[in-house]
Amino acid sequence: MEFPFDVDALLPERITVLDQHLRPPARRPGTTTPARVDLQQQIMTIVDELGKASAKAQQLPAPITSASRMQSNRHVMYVLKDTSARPAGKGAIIGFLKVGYKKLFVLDDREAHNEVEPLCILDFYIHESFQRHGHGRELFQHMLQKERVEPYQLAIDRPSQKLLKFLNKHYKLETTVPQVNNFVIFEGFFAHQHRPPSSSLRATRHARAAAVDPTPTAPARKLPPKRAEGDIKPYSSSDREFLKVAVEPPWPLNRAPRRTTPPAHPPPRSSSLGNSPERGPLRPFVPEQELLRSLRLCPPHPTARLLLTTDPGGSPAQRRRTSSLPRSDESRY
Ligand SMILES: CC(=O)SCCNC(=O)CCNC(=O)[C@H](O)C(C)(C)COP(=O)(O)OP(=O)(O)OC[C@H]1O[C@@H](n2cnc3c(N)ncnc32)[C@H](O)[C@@H]1OP(=O)(O)O
Repeated sequence: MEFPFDVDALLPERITVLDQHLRPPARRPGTTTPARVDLQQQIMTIVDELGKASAKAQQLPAPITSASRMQSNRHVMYVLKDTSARPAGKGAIIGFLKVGYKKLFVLDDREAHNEVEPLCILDFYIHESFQRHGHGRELFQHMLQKERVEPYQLAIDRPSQKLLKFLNKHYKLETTVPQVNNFVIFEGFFAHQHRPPSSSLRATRHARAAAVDPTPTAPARKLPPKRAEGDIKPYSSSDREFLKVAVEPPWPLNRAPRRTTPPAHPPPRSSSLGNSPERGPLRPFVPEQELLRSLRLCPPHPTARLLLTTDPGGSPAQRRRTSSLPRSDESRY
């Protein structure tokens, strides 16, 4: 992925780690330094463009990674650049991996609920022209080392088939522990403890907690006693949850089509079983006929009534549509 600015100078390392501050890394000595605000704008452009490309590759209705979402969450993005592109131009970006700690309720193999806070794989993308060349693995390995976490300790937010194959090939992750949310966890998740590294996302919080409680952080701990209402957080919410809102049109467009017979295929289960969950829009749009029927239930706005009386034919497109309606329906206007 190329950009109209010098990516190579902006990101001196092959892999750059970005957090919510989206700070431009220190530049190589000798390189001219534009205003810091311009550099941050360039970082934001890269994050936005990567997010869009990833959403397109996963057929998501909207990006789940953007500069603004990075700034409002405590996520970390590992960005891989193409070091071979330098002589030809301004460098290029190969892909990225976004991770973050999330509080989740997960089921163990006895179907007991466990409150955990694992590192989650939230978004992962390698540019189409670079896929299956080992770049995904390079990025993933770097993240594992930096976060000091083992692959089986991770929770994956709605993995694609490609990612499931990737995890199976490189890390032998195959057997999943079935869940009722969108996260996938693998066998071994509950068997090992994970202490985050001092430089990781949770470092400060963990250090503070360790001073009080010397027991090591476990990836899974049993549910605590019931807490006060105010304490309860929306656990297990996938980073992709907001897409539901993004695709939901306002009333009456959000009315699901009435069905007389059950659908030929049941809707995909929003579970964490081994099969890849549906990644398209979560609710179908109403068909045009249904929409028109809904709109006709509303009394027309005075201006619309005026237009209808002064222009009996309407536009050619309108004429085409209304002429297909049954006469009785048309007469209601
Ligand atoms: C939580 C989430 O982020 S889910 C979304 C994951 N992202 C996507 O699906 C976006 C599109 N895909 C991609 O960007 C990439 O394919 C990634 C990130 C999944 C993997 O990156 P790559 O650089 O291709 O991986 P890398 O080269 O290290 O490993 C290749 C292995 O990944 C898996 N893989 C990669 N592409 C494919 C594919 N098109 N079909 C099936 N398996 C694939 C295979 O196991 C492959 O091994 P193989 O070529 O021997 O079959």
